[in-house]
Amino acid sequence: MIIAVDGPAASGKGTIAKALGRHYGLPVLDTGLLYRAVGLAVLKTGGDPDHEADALAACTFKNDVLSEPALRSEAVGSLASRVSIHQSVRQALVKRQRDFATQPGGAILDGRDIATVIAPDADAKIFVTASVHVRAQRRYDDALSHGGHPDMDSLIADIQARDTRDMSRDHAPLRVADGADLLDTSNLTIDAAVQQAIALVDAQLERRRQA
Ligand SMILES: Nc1ncnc2c1ncn2[C@@H]1O[C@H](COP(=O)(O)OP(=O)(O)OP(=O)(O)O)[C@@H](O)[C@H]1O
Ligand SMILES: Nc1ccn([C@@H]2O[C@H](COP(=O)(O)O)[C@@H](O)[C@H]2O)c(=O)n1
Repeated sequence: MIIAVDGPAASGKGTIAKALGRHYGLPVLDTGLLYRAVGLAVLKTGGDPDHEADALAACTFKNDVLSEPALRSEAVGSLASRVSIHQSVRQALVKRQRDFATQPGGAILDGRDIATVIAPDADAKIFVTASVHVRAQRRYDDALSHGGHPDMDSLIADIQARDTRDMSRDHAPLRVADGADLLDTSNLTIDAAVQQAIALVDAQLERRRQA
């Protein structure tokens, strides 16, 4: 069974994907980390994230990079969004994602193009969203709890810039896939969002069984 979870930055898709993983006993891949790894590698080598050849050269990272705490920063998230517009970069990361998705027993992947490009035949597809202000507030709370000094206005600007870039790029833009259910977490606690996600997945699985 493959479950695709897509949505914009800080919508809560990673939290939901992990909870679904525990509920259904499936491994989870946060595909944003792959793009973050490329962004970080470009930064470390002094390359230009907007230059396709520089970004493509950074796609040869090893999987152990994916646990580096440096990947989690807003700055690296922004670099990830810049390298992710290049078609060749996206292509270079497809195999890792499809291999994960098609492993025996099934898998859950969260990202921006899971239900549209990576696994369009996924058994269940959820598009998680939330308002820009709620998402920025989540980033703000995260940063505060890690001893940071976040600035709300720049978090809002960063999320808006990322949304615009992710939704308007030519290749695999962020959009709700055919057959995906929308889950707006703006006014939901984590527990409520997870319960709703499980109910949506169960209903999609049941519809497939009956089809
Ligand atoms: N429904 C919710 N209510 C309150 N906080 C939430 C909710 N869902 C997630 N959060 C919190 O918001 C933050 C971002 O969530 P998460 O990492 O799941 O988002 P994401 O969409 O995977 O982000 P990104 O892909 O941009 O890294 C986390 O601190 C998480 O605990
Ligand atoms: N399937 C994906 C996943 C991510 N991206 C790009 O990476 C950026 C960082 O992603 P996070 O989920 O870690 O915030 C994101 O803004 C996208 O530009 C992608 O293109 N496809």
